[in-house]
Amino acid sequence: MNATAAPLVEVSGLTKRYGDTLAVDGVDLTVLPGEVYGFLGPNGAGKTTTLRILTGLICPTSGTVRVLGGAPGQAQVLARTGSMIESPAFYPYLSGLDNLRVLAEYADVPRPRIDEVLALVDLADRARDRFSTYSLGMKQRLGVAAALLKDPELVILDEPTNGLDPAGMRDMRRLIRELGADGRTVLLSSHLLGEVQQICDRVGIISEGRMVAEHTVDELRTEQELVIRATPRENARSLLIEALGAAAVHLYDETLRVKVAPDRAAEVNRLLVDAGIAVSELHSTERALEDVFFELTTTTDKEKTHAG
Ligand SMILES: Nc1ncnc2c1ncn2[C@@H]1O[C@H](COP(=O)(O)OP(=O)(O)OP(=O)(O)O)[C@@H](O)[C@H]1O
Repeated sequence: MNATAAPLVEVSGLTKRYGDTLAVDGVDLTVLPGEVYGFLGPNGAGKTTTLRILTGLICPTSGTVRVLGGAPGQAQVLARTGSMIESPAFYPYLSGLDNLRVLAEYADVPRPRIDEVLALVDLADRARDRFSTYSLGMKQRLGVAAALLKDPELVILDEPTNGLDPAGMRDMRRLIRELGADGRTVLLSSHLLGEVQQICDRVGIISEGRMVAEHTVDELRTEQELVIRATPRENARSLLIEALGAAAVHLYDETLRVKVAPDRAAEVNRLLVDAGIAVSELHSTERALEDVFFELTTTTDKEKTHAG
């Protein structure tokens, strides 16, 4: 990722209204060159609407949007962008290869590039089979192959793992990571926290049309905790509070959770054992993105309640 270079995607104050529904409500979003950016939110949060605007499929109600330095939908922007928005449409009676040939012809893409993208998405062996015989995972991978035909700088993928079985998800995630490692900029949407955690550099969290946070994945889960099972628990708790402060110690599901760096685990263990406390479990854990998401979205709800 290149934090100093101009962003490839710059969105500011974006809104989209469908009748009474405010699908996107003042979204700000920046995607930097070379990063894999995850646009994370539950169903109906406004992800697809935003991505449709970025690819020029629909117009925003208000706000400014720059993609690769131009307006979405401009010919020179489209030429440098590859996208898969919702399920890709292909001719069912044609092979994967022939479907790509049709698209390549239309986009003026040289033939050898078709073989390259088929290899990239691991479909070379099945390229001559009819599209209708493909598994959902293969259909999605062909969608990504189509998005890559023009060798785009920016790849926009809407819920690329949606509906896939675990193996299909794993293949798709690996493919996206490879695209990122190759220096390509990827913007993808997902409703799966674990997924963005695995494949993205940064994540923007959207809830009810509003961006609630934009962070690196690491920033979102930097806080680490020790999980401790000890008897007698109350004695352990008092001792830890005395040593580390009340704010660092809390009870959760019969275990004590202690906010200290993992390299202090041995020291904490010794403290308890020396006081005659039996420690049956002690390990470090990272705060799950689920918790962070819950915290961020409930804060927003509270703010909204106060504002209203
Ligand atoms: N063409 C449309 N006409 C009317 N309402 C729409 C339209 N498209 C989307 N919406 C509404 O806008 C809101 C945001 O939808 P959007 O599809 O962008 O969310 P999403 O985060 O992509 O969710 P999903 O993963 O379910 O597609 C929803 O309330 C949806 O019902």
